[in-house]
Amino acid sequence: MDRKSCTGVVTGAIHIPTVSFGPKELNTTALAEFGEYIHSVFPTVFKTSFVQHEVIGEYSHLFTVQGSDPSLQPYMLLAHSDVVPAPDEGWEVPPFSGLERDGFIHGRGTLDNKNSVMAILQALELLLLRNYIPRRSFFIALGHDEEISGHNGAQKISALLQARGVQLAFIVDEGNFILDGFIPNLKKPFAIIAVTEKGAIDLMLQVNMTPGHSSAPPKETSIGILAAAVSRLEQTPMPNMFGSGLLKMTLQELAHEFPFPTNIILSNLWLFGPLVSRLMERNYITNALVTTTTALTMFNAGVKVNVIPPVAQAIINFRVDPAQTVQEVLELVKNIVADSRVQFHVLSAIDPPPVSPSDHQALGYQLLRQTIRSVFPEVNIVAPGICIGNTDSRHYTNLTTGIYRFNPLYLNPQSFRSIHGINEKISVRAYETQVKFIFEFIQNADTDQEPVPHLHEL
Ligand SMILES: CCCCCCCCCCCCCCCCCC(=O)N[C@@H](Cc1ccccc1)C(=O)O
Ligand SMILES: [Zn+2]
Ligand SMILES: [Zn+2]
Repeated sequence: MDRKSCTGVVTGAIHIPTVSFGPKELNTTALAEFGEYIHSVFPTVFKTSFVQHEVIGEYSHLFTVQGSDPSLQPYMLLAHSDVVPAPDEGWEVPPFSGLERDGFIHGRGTLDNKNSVMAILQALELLLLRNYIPRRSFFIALGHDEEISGHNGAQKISALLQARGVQLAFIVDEGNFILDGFIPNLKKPFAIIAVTEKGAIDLMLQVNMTPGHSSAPPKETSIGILAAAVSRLEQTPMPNMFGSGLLKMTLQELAHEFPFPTNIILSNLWLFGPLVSRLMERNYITNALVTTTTALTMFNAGVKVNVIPPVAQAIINFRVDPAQTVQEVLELVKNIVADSRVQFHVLSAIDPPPVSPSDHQALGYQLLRQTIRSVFPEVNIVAPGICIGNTDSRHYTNLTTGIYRFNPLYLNPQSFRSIHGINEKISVRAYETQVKFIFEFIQNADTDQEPVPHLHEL
């Protein structure tokens, strides 16, 4: 495959608007087209005898790549083909044009997460074209509804594999990146492999009051009561969980990369922990790493200008810190609201998944680390961390204890804001490097323990 067709397959993928709009609103026409598209651009993947392809939940794809050595436990690569909506406003380039300009491919899904879908399949296509036969079996699971919960994609694939008795050595999904420019004073990029992710709660608060004529309003309306309740929640941060462990580990690994005195502060968190945790609260991204976050995302009330509203509803999206549970957060929320007129309806809730191992025996973690060192030799630090978003991998905790969330891409604060925001784009070089990463990763996963030096070169 030449360089042009290498990126051409991504622009074609971005062009198909596989948007997940809401809980049950997906662009099924686009999802079906996407299925045909991957079939047409990766012909070798689909015609190889030891690669089995199944469609699950109508639009998700499960590939089973049968390795030659059944004694090696299989692993799985995850990605998702659906994207969040992208109205044209504010974009430099129309979000579904997939235009390649100035060394970048533009559009919704270029970072989240069609880049991974295409890079995984492209790496496999290239390996198969070179007659590579993997020793270790692996699965590729491409969900179609990650952006609206993964219930029809990831969850069904997970149930199917469980019914087949599959147990996996590890899973690699989207999530963290090689972070660049997120921490003042730290000029060097560092790779964070997320070994857990936050839990999540969608909570609806509702207040019902007797409706009436607005010319003689009661002292309090459903809107006023609800607004006060959600404002109390927004103004009362959840407890800072910095002391609980994982983030401390991440910061200690980063410590020696900082200039004096930050290096000393981060190496002595037993003493400076409270100071560091307070500093982290000041920035909205680092704050998300130390606590359960509260985001007021939807508000609905009122039927007419001159009618006292009978009902007011608000939805709050909490991301639960790995050191807390859904139950603990709900207790705190009830105590903060402290108003019996406010009803609570939990729309969905999931506890944070267990922390995956990152020690020397942790195969998935060590393979990622080894491949990062090889493909990104300029990156000195690879550390375990927390993913602040949720991923399809949360549906697979029944199949393995080793779940790693890592995109082999650089991310800076501006590109972070483009994910679910505007002007999402990936450089051609970054995409090619992602393909190279997966191409090497699959080969590294076939080695018994130590890396072998003579891999196929891209
Ligand atoms: C030690 C200092 C480190 C500095 C930290 C910087 C962290 C920045 C990197 C964060 C990248 C986060 C990307 C998360 C990918 C999540 C994918 C996603 O969007 N998932 C959806 C899933 C979802 C959840 C709930 C309802 C519908 C969909 C999400 O919203 O989380
Ligand atoms: Zn995603
Ligand atoms: Zn997303």
